[in-house]
Amino acid sequence: MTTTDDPYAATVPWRETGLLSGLTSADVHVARRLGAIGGEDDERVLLAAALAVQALRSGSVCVVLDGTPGGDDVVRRSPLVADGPDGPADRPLRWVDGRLYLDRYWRDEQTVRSAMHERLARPAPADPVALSAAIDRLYPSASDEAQREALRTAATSYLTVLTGGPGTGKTTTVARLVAALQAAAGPGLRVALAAPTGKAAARLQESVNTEVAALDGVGPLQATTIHRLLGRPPGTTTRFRHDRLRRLPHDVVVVDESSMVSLSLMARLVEALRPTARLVLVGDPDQLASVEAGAVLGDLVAALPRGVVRLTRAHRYGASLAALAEAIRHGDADTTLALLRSGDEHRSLVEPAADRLSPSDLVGLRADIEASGAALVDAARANDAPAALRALGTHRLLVAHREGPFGLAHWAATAEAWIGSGAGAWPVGRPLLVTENDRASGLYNGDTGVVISDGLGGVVVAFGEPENPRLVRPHRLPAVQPVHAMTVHRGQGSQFDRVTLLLPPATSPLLTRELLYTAVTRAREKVRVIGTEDAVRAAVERPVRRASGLREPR
Ligand SMILES: Nc1ncnc2c1ncn2[C@@H]1O[C@H](COP(=O)(O)OP(=O)(O)OP(=O)(O)O)[C@@H](O)[C@H]1O
Repeated sequence: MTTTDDPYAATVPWRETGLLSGLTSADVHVARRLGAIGGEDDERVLLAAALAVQALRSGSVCVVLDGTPGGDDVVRRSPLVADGPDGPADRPLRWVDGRLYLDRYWRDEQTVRSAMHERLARPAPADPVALSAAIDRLYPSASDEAQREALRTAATSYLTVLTGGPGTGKTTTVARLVAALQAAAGPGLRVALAAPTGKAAARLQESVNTEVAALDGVGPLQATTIHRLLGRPPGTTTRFRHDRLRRLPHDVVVVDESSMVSLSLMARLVEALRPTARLVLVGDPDQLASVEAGAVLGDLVAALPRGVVRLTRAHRYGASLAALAEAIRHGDADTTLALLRSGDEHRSLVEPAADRLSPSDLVGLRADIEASGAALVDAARANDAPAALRALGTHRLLVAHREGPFGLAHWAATAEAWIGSGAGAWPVGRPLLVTENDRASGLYNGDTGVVISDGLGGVVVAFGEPENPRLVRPHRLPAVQPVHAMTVHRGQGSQFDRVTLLLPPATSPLLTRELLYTAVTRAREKVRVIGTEDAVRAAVERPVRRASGLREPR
């Protein structure tokens, strides 16, 4: 059976008339099953239920139902629906202030909401004299007040949300924050560093340890994924080893790249923390949110009365790119276009005449891909892993879609054709993307590497940082694929000297402010956007608003 024959395929419209027509069959199917089990056949309630399921697929935690044909009272009185926070606990759906949830998500939201408020309600004990002394020692020049404030907040609060754009010093601050907490708490402080993906955890560990190596009294720290921190007992898929009954032993838990953490995972994490553990959430809320439902970091930044520290001074980021990122962040399409068109060496806009690209639109992109491809092959042939890994970071083509004329498959093939694929199964100079986590080789989904000559007639694949390459034989690799281009989602958490972003037409639903911001902030030196004015405007002017109740009072 092909996907399109599958009557429950999410993309196939259910052949329905009446209120449920127009929704996808998977959503309608779930709603009809809920109705059959719960004894509800009112189409207006089933429509509301289908909308709640559909909302989850687009990243929202609930659906806001003001004015939809479901009708408030009909939905609230349904045997499928718990009405209000105090409604029965055994219904599949819950209605709270015009928002309709699948009940499980409402419970997760309540868990996160109450955990965060409880954390802020109690001051954390900190010796003020030891703390100030530690901060003065870590920041002798008093130059970055926001970073100092982050240390004070982490010491005196059980919840700290540390945000900022790229290069504003979030990782540096995490390292100093751990040092300050250790200085104030004395030895034996149990610190966990975690991130939503293995790749982000590896990056966090590396940067924090580089930083702590320069500080007195802090040993090397391990970072892990949130899933691994919570622990999965063998053979289970739904429960974690650490939960509200078997709490994590740590005194401090720092989570990096928190914008990628879903509501459900955040709920499991906060449940598993001891009330006296300090939680530090680090991330950039303007980036693309988690693949699963929720935008917890953004919601917390908007809703919390205190505990949030935003770093704004870019230390490793040109003013030119920072201005562009700010214009996008503020939703200012005119300034974004003006900055992109201004002809500065750090930013450019290639504007195709229509939604079809002509060869002249691709001259610069092709030159960059050919140059980085040639540098990869030269370094790879010379068995020079550091140079090959540097070449891998010089340029990256980012796209929004997977399929179609603006999609990953087409552009990866185009780039490969421009470079010319080498001979054999493992052509020397080929850039590779790891697509699964693999403990044995220590490689993570999202890691990138280059096939290089081993100098003895064979090949190895180089991974990691240029200063510290890791070499893996091809037969030891987990699943990999060539990486001549990447989706913006994939690029999250990585940076490149130059980035080319290929925008789809303005009508694409994937064009959002977060997509553009995330792509632009992947560039260290230069960003080139290929897209029409309409596409740029559509992106800047369309922030993703994932519906949730975390910003609301209850
Ligand atoms: N207070 C400071 N004074 C001077 N340099 C700083 C300061 N804080 C950070 N830096 C430098 O700025 C650079 C970026 O810092 P860092 O990697 O911590 O930022 P980040 O926000 O974690 O970036 P990213 O989001 O890209 O991971 C580093 O080279 C760091 O040494």
